[in-house]
Amino acid sequence: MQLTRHWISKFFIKNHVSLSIDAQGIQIDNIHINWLEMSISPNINKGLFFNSIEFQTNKSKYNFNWLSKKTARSALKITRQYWAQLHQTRLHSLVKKQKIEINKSYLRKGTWLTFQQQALTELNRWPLIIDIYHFEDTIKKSLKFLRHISSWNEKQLGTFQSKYINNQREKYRDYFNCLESNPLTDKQQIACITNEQNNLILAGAGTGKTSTMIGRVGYLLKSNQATTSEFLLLAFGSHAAEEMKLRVSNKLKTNSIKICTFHALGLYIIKSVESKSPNVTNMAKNEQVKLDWIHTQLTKLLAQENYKTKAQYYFDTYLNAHKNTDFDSKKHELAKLLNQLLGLYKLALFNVNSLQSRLTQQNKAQITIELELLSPIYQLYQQYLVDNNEIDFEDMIIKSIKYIKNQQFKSPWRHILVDEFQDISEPRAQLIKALREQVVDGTLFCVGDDWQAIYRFTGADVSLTTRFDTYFGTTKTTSLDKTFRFNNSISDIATQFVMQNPEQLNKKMLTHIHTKQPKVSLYHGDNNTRLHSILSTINNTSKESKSIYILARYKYLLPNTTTINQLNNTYKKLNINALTFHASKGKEADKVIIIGLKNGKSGFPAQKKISPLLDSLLPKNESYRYAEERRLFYVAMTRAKHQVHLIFDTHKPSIFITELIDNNYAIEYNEISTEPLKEVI
Ligand SMILES: Nc1ncnc2c1ncn2[C@@H]1O[C@H](COP(=O)(O)OP(=O)(O)OP(=O)(O)O)[C@@H](O)[C@H]1O
Repeated sequence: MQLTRHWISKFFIKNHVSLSIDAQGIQIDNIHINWLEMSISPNINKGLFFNSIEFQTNKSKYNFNWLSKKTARSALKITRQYWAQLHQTRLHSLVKKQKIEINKSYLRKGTWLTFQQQALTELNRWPLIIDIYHFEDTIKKSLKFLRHISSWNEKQLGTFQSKYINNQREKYRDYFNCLESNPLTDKQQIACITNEQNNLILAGAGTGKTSTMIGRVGYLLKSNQATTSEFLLLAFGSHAAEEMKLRVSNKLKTNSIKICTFHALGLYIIKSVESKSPNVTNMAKNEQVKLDWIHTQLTKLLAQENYKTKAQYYFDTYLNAHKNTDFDSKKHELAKLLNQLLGLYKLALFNVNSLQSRLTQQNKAQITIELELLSPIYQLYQQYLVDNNEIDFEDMIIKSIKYIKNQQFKSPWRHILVDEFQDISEPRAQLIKALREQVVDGTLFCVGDDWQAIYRFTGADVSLTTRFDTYFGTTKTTSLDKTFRFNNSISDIATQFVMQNPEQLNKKMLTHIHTKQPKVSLYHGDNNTRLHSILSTINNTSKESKSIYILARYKYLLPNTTTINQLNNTYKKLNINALTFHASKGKEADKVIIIGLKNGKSGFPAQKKISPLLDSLLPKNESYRYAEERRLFYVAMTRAKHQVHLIFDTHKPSIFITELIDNNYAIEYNEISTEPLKEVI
């Protein structure tokens, strides 16, 4: 077809060329442009008497003007049809790809945003809806689909996702119903199916967070969305990892999923890259070995006049609470502090935030001298590791991050799941983030409870849980609101107690088990006598065997192994274990007896002041008094399935016990009425 300008144009423009059009493209003078070079369909520009047709390539625009209105209209129709013929392949394949993806699995918000962007870009190439009446139906249909996708808002996305989730719940109903003794709750099922890039399950104790995590693995396997080799399940502590392996093996009947601690993961990554296992220093494996080594180095350093003067000044000025203690005791105190500081200092040096920015301006003088005392020990320690070709746990994390970031390690895990996420420290968060980012559609699924964050002293940073999306990006947070472990009495008391701190995230807690009786009982007096009377009562009144945890803030307050064995022999129906509050995390027993609830030094809440250098190297402290100790009490109480027994010191009761009494918590007062008790306190 030949397109010619109106004859009037020859009075205004010199070059009165014509334009030829065919199925391949257009030809103006000796320039040929293929339709495929035109990123946008031909367009019309309307003037008062004449119109022009615009052809646009990536590089330039060609405007063929001086066309009568009628000629322009028919030329536009033909050119657009030719253009559409060649561009429809791309359009249809985009639509096909999006449709497959949308119907295949859970539609992620990130995927939907990408689809919207792609749809808008594609639609912008095509004429408006009113101008495509003469196009083939297949083209019209594809354009309609893209218009639909691009017009969705978040609510519509949510509706679409809910529809998918409901379908999956229906399809895998038997699986979800049989995983636990009761069907998984609606929220648990939703959490299993929801498959955003970042997923956070935030819920209180005993709500089945770990069960949900395992449930999700099983669901993804059952629905063929993943294979066992694509999972990485992370737990804190080898005991928790072993327990998780057992639960996965029992519930999902597979032993081929990678379940490990962060340290084991670090070892695995380094071994994969270096083709041999690194030598992990004994100092990392055994705290006492490290402390002894620090002691030896400290003794050598104290033989140097300069170091000794500084240490003496430090002891006299800052360890004055221990005025009466001798030089050796203070040296021991310093060794313990240096032991705590070493790893944190090393990570702070590695961290993106420079060490200087972490150091507070407060207590600058004390921080300075603590750094001066630490620095030579740190250098000796690093030299020791180099000389002996050994690494520590901090090196394991630092090296692993490096190997992932520089691609020396290629992650095989598309689904990373982390239990007890509230215990995570920044370097570990960096490690899993780097792993997830390596895999194109990798997901992160973390379960945690800010109410159970009790490891700040090891570097755990609860703000990584409370501000999860700031760190990891767009996140779907699901809360589980039904606890299966304990009854409403334990739940109400523990929840009310932990929520006194306004910084804790508010969570609704329903209980599977209901009782009208108070199931948190208070006893005063001597730990030992009370302990026996409680154990004897439980033993005599129980029909079947019962598991009992005796819990305390510090290990030395607990009965030793011999005593526990004796107790187990005496009370035949009971299976008694003694644990610190920290060690009881993640575990459960029928009844819990909490001892050592006294005030003051080595009491509960712990009131020990920490060094300002240590404080600055740890994640930011909370302003609420005893925030972490309060959460520890929550953790201890919520280990119980049926009943909590609290034994407190009458002379120096823990301020937490005073609080329970003063605020009329619905607890059971044994052998004592409230009034005399209040007098005692
Ligand atoms: N849907 C369910 N039906 C019945 N029991 C369940 C259900 N979900 C979880 N449980 C049980 O509830 C108990 C607590 O579950 P789980 O250990 O997964 O909780 P959690 O939230 O991880 O607890 P914590 O935070 O205290 O470690 C377990 O005994 C588990 O088997």
